[in-house]
Amino acid sequence: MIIEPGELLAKIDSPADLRQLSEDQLLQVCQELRQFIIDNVSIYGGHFGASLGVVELTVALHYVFNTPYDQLVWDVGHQAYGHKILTGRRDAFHTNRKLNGISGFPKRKESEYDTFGVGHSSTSISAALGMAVASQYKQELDRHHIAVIGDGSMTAGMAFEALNHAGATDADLLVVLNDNCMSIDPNVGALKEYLTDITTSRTYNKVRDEIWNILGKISKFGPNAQQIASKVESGIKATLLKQSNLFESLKFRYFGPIDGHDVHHLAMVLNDLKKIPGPKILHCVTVKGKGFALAEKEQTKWHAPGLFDKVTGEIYKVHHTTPQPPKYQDVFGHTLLEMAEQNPKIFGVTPAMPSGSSMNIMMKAMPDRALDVGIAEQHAVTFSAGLATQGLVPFCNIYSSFMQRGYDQVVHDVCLQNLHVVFCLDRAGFAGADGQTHHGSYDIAYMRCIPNMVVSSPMNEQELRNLMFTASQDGMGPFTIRYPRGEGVMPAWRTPLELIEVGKGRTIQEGEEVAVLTIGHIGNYVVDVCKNLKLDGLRPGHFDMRFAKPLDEKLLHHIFQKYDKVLTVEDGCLQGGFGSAVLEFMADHGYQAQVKRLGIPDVIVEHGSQLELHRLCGFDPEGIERAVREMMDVAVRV
Ligand SMILES: Cc1ncc(C[n+]2csc(CCOP(=O)(O)OP(=O)(O)O)c2C)c(N)n1
Ligand SMILES: CC(=O)[C@@H](O)[C@H](O)COP(=O)(O)O
Ligand SMILES: [Mg+2]
Repeated sequence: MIIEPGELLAKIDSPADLRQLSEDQLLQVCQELRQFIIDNVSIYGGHFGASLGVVELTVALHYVFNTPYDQLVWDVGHQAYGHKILTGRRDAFHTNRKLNGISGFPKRKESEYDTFGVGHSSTSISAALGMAVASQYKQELDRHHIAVIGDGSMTAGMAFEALNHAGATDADLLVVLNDNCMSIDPNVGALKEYLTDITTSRTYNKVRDEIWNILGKISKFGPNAQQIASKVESGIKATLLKQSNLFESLKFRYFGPIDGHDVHHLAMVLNDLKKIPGPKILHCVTVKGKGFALAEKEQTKWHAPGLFDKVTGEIYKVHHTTPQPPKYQDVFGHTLLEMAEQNPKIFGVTPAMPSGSSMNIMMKAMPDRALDVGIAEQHAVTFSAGLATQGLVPFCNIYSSFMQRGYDQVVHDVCLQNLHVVFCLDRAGFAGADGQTHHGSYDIAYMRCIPNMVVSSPMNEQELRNLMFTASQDGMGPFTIRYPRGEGVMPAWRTPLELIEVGKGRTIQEGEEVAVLTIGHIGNYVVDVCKNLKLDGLRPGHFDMRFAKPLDEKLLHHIFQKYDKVLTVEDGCLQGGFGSAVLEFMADHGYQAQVKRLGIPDVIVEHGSQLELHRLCGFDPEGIERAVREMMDVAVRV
């Protein structure tokens, strides 16, 4: 079903069309845009609250600035649906996040209005500054550069690195801080307190508009007058705010806070800011989920709610008559709490993903021992290392793709010092609809090359619990446990906690001719494949290796001695991954066998459902069965 846009929105094929409208019509554009997002996301899914919260900002930015010549960079990009709809993708919006459809995040190859590919947070200020400095170099002095960043994304080190750099330049950079007091979960940290302090300082707010008016008038008298005005403004701000202004201290001109839902005021302010040179920040206060009452009320739930009834607000759930397997993240969350109740050394650390990782289970029960440190993966890793130096056992849970940001910390702060930090990498393998920025493709490769690191992956809930239990034992060092987005396979998952010998694989079935070696949840596909093959009297061996490092060498010797053909299957990159480790073992020990590896090839894989992407890469059940049959030289059944 294609959603019909409202009357004005239907005529906006690009921001140039928007700019033809009178300012009086902007309110209607905002209403129609908001409705179009609600209509589409309710039936096609995707991120929700964040885009609703920036409708007015999106309209005002494209109305005032000459995009795409003026360069607009969205941070994370989960809030950029309105931007996509106004920039030529209205009629394709129903394909959002679907296989071969448009991406859920800005992407350079999708549109000239998407100035920078995003998905991971806190990159916008750096990228926009790079563009601004390039414009200066190219003498494009009329070009504006705008980074729109949320208060959550502002908590990351990268954002501060960029502010620090930008403040020492005279680049034309406008940072729009979209402050809604939320990350996915409620935002955390001292910066949040600081922003609230500015937002609620009554005295400051009272005189703010007057300062603004004076500045507007003075700036007409040239650069010197501006300098004087700027000093006056800073002085007043510093005395009126409890602390001196953080952004002003970093040599940004700070404006705001203003109501980010007043499109007319926004347009006016942005127009004024266009005339002010150098780095400046506009602090906008918005409500995540604005315009959809339930989303305003329960902002975490409506960050990305899944499909829902837009009238009743009911979020659709599939109802089952039999018990279903839990999500891996929930097994993690409950198991961590269960272990922490027994072991006082255990701590939980999450960089801004309490709900997504289910760390919130322990945070609720033990608020002092499970901590959200903000969108700060690098800090989360080194903070965990610090805990470990004191004999604690931190479970640092980071989505596989976000862990890429903390890599030096894993090497330098954890592995070189052989510290006992347990990394639980959720969303390992294909993330699905979030696409290329979120796939957890590389972790086996990037973790297994570091000395001291153990790399493991459970095939089911019981293995996840046992690996967590094993990893928590005294005497362990750095330990990675990777598992995918979604459900496992065991409805009755609360099995007793048991130790697993580190580096020990598991024989699922012995067979003939072909040995299939799997790591992690993807092994369940092979279980199904083996059942299918059995119908034709075919019986490959199947081994759940569990560890990519250390490898189960005893089991591998057995496999290479018994089988001529080896198939490896992993939901991870082929370059340097689990299959590569098996090939290294084969070469190092002088075995000769026909080896085929299935996994994520050396290309960027876009968005789609996890199964669609497995199929695309040839390691869905059919692809695996085909590979086994080819290796056995047996025709594929039709
Ligand atoms: C490096 C990184 N870590 C974590 C995430 C997951 N994530 C996506 S949006 C988000 C919250 C962002 O908060 P904010 O910037 O304030 O935007 P809002 O959703 O409030 O509009 C988080 C934690 C991410 N995309 N990138
Ligand atoms: C934009 C972003 O990075 C998150 O919202 C991410 O989409 C969450 O992914 P999950 O839905 O897998 O928790
Ligand atoms: Mg926010």
